[in-house]
Order: sequence, then structure tokens, then C-alpha cells
Amino acid sequence: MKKKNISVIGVPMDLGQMRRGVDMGPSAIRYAGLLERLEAIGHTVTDLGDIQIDQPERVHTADTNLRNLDAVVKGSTALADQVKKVKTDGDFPLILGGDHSIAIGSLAGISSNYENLGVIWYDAHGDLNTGDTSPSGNIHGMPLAVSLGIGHEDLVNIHDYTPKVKPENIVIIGARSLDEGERVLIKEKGIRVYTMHEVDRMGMTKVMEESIEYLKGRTDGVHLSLDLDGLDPNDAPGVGTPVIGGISYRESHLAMEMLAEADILTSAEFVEVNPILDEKNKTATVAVALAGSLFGEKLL
Ligand SMILES: NC(=[NH2+])NCCC[C@H](N)C(=O)O
Ligand SMILES: [Mn+2]
Ligand SMILES: [Mn+2]
Repeated sequence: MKKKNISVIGVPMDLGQMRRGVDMGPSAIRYAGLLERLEAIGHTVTDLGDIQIDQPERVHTADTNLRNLDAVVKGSTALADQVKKVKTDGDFPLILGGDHSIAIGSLAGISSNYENLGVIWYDAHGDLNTGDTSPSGNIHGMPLAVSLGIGHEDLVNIHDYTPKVKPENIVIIGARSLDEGERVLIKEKGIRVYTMHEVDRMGMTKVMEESIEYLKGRTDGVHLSLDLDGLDPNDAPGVGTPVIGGISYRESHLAMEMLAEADILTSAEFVEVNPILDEKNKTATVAVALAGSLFGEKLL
């Protein structure tokens, strides 16, 4: 893989859901040795530090059931600004969450650079809810819908344009928990989804071969949004919304290695690491190991 200039951005965001601790994700991932690991491969790594996130009282904004909407909009905008700067410099943004609501800001900062940005959504969930379909009001269950231009106007219009992604440029991998409204949206928009059924049936090799082939043919850049709850909770226990029966540690390494070989990624994020729910920083350590594979680390 080509050597990259990687800019690391931490986003200590926990307002997109209700379990405290996920704001410490960026520290936990850095502590697990991310920067050293990527430098050892030969990349140039710059740590841009953390985006500042407000810590408001946990109240609903008056006219919406979206929890902490205003603070999420503010944090997402600040992240989008920073990501856009990194893209303008021609560097590779590597964003550390924080809950998955941060993908709203990541994609807002990235997508204006592309005609057809591809997105790989590696996740147990679809994160395709809106205020109307969400069972929880948690914005971390909405970022993919928001990026499609579907959802609250304050979220879809971050950086003054919408949509950020086209449905046909998205591939979801690892899904095993979808709400009714999300199922409807997937069918209506024709979004490509490899659920755990396909991962089991086809094997990760085929899933990744197909996904890479598909995105290569139609996109001019690809963002990886990796929710650690895409992995099985045995391998990644430190997440707020674990779902049993997930992608294994080994399958995940294979997926990352195949992405490295294809060298199609132009940005990436690792989200939902919650050190308080973790076992001795295992999940952050897994995130760093996967990042190693994603950026071309090889044993021999
Ligand atoms: N990024 C995540 N972990 N999302 C979990 C979402 C769970 C559920 N679908 C919801 O909307 O509340
Ligand atoms: Mn998830
Ligand atoms: Mn998610």
C-alpha cells in the first residue's frame, strides 16, 4: 500500500446515546498505541488532538425527540470543519469516536471532495433511523440516514448541503439488528447490505471481494465507518449496544487486510469504543490491531 499522511482526529462525543464513557474512546485508542502502530508501518502520522464537545444537561430540545440535538449539531459541525481541512491538505483523515453520531460530521467534511463517495458501514446496526422511526431518540442510530439527506434538517444541512452520500454507493456489512423503519428504507433505497447471514453463508472473503469490486466500479473515494459493535461482543465487549452473533476478530482482520490490498480507502473512522464497559482496554486494543491491518501491516 502507498505510504500515507494520516491525520488523527479524536471526537469525545457521547451525546448520541445514553451510556456514559464512550467519550473516552479516543484516549483509550491512543493509549492502546495507535500512532506508534501506524508509524511502524511507515506512514506519517499527525495527531490533531480532540474536537471540543459540549457537555450540556441531558434534555430534549423543545420541538424534537432527538436527544441532545443542538450539541450534536455543534460537535458535528466542528468535526466537519476539521475533516475538511485535512482533506484540503490532501491527507487521510482517521477519526476516533465517540459514539456513531460523529459519522454525520465526518461525512459532511469529506463528501464535498467527491462526486461519488463510497461508504462501507461495518456495524451490527443500520443506523438508518429518523426521529420518526427511532425507538430510542438516540442520534447514534441515525447517522447513515442523515448522510442520505433523511432526518432532522439541522443534521442533514451541516456544511450547507445534502445529501452527503447516494444510497447506491453504500455497503453495510455485519448487520444483525435492524428496526422496522430501517428495513423499509433499505428496501426503498436499494441499499446493499451483507447481513450476518451473508457473512456466514458466503464467507468474509467473498463479501469483501464483492464489496470492493462494487465500490471500485462506481465511486471516486471510499470512507470506512467501523462501529466496533459490528464485531462479536466476545471480541469487542466495550461497546454500548452489543448484539450477539457478530463478525469475528479474524474475519475483521481479513476484511481490513483486503481493504489494504485494494487500497481504495480515502478516510476511516473507528467508533463506539466505551472504555468503561470494556475489559482491560480490549476493545480499543482490537481497534488498533484492525487499524494496523487496514493500513497495510504484515507479519512477513
Ligand atoms: N451506532 C450504534 N451503536 N447504533 C445503535 C442503534 C440502536 C437502535 N437501532 C436505535 O436507533 O437506537
Ligand atoms: Mn452499531
Ligand atoms: Mn453504528
